[in-house]
Amino acid sequence: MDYILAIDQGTTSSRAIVFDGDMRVVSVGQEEFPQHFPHSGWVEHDPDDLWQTVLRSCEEALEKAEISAGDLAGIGITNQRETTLVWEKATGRPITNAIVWQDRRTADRCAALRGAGHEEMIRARTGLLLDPYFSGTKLEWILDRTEGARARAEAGELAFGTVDSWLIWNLTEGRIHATDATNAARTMLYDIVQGQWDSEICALLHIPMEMLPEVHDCASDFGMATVLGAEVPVLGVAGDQQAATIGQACFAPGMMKSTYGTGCFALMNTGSDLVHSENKLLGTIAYRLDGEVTYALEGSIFVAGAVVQWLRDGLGLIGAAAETQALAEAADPEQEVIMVPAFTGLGAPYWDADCRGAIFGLTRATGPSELARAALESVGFQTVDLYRAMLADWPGAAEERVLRVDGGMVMSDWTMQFLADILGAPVDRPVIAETTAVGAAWLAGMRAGIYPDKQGFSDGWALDRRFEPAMDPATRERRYAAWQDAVSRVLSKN
Ligand SMILES: Nc1ncnc2c1ncn2[C@@H]1O[C@H](COP(=O)(O)OP(=O)(O)O)[C@@H](O)[C@H]1O
Ligand SMILES: O=P(O)(O)OC[C@H](O)CO
Repeated sequence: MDYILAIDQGTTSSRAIVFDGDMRVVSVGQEEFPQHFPHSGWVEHDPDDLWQTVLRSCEEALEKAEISAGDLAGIGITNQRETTLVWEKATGRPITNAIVWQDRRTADRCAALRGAGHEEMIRARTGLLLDPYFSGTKLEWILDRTEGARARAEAGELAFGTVDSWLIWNLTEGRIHATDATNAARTMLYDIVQGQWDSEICALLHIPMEMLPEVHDCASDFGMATVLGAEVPVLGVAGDQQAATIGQACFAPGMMKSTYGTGCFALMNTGSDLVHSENKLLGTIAYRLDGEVTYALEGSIFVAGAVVQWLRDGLGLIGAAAETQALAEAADPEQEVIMVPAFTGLGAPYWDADCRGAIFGLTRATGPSELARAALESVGFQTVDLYRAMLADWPGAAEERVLRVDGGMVMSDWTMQFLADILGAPVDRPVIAETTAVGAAWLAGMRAGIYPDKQGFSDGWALDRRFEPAMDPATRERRYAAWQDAVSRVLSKN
């Protein structure tokens, strides 16, 4: 009974990982699912795909581990955040596809709400900007466009949830409608200071509060999963970036992590302070344990590893992501090519949905090596944008900081060294790269009483390699100024 099953339901695939009593990975089940793009800027998932791929991944992981559900002490769930679902309470049937976090269809609605002067109130209560990224206007859109939906929601017939809620509902066969504080914090409907659904914001968006899930601590009793062959309690839930923050043991104020997958999400623990960013970062809940909220500042970059995918699939410059390392090493040091990968606009701290990418500094001598180096460097420069915004927002972070990194891209030593150089701060890569799943597993295992407490877990965090900054400060400032100049040329407000 001392295994934990972590479910990681991401944007492109679902994964399930079995951890043993020492928090080591025993087995992994994984399945991708289709993305639906019904119109330009729209992104949808079929809710059944999300659930079925999770269920099959769980079965695969258990089979590979040669254990059964009866050997599990608990389940931890972590998930793509903000993605919005509505289903019938009576049948569990979704009334429409899930609207994914990347979906921009409510951009006009957000602009109108901003124009009507609602942004300040929303920022003060939710920590978020008025942006289509979050669930609130997506849910309003579903209720507006699905016949009879609002009346049915008012009658208590429909349930709203982010992906964690949808999975809990299905794991418990419709008995439990719940979420955790980190996922609630991404809906734009939850007051993260008062710790409750906000009736004024719900009224503004015409969202009946009957359809909202109950909000729990991240480590809590979320109900009994009954679909895996034995009863297993769901004991931990956190949004994926918060789970990575936990998995990186960023438990002290000022500690920060950055996850480099398709995009990049940086979170800094700000303790019991909700920091209202002056620099267009988000204020959010890092985790809630024993009723106590720890806040974070968050910066989201839309294109990180995706720029490497573009070199491979768009330009055909490389056959595999790892080839960028040798190319970057071979690049001409005299050439300063800068790539701004604003393929879908820029996220924090610019929030410019309309600008597009550009490459600067091309000469006749520019070739694949210089382009590959510029692509990898763009990830470092964007991180500096977030890092400097965080330091400016939170004076508590003024002393020297270390950045803990994870995600597929941190396998690139060259990128991590450049990141340290351009940040002017050490970059720490942990031994266990599965930090998101580890975070979810730890929440559940701690609640089950088989994993150590926060301090013990922190002590177990192990360093694979530290990258120390080696660039001289004058070069760093000159190169960062060149990046800022390049960004200023692509911004649509120019
Ligand atoms: N050695 C490498 N060098 C540079 N980029 C890499 C390397 N290995 C993987 N990547 C990039 O990392 C990303 C995959 O990371 P992952 O954490 O699996 O992403 P996600 O969870 O968003 O799918 C891809 O975009 C890929 O291009
Ligand atoms: O599923 P990921 O890893 O792309 O993460 C998505 C984020 O949670 C969106 O906010």
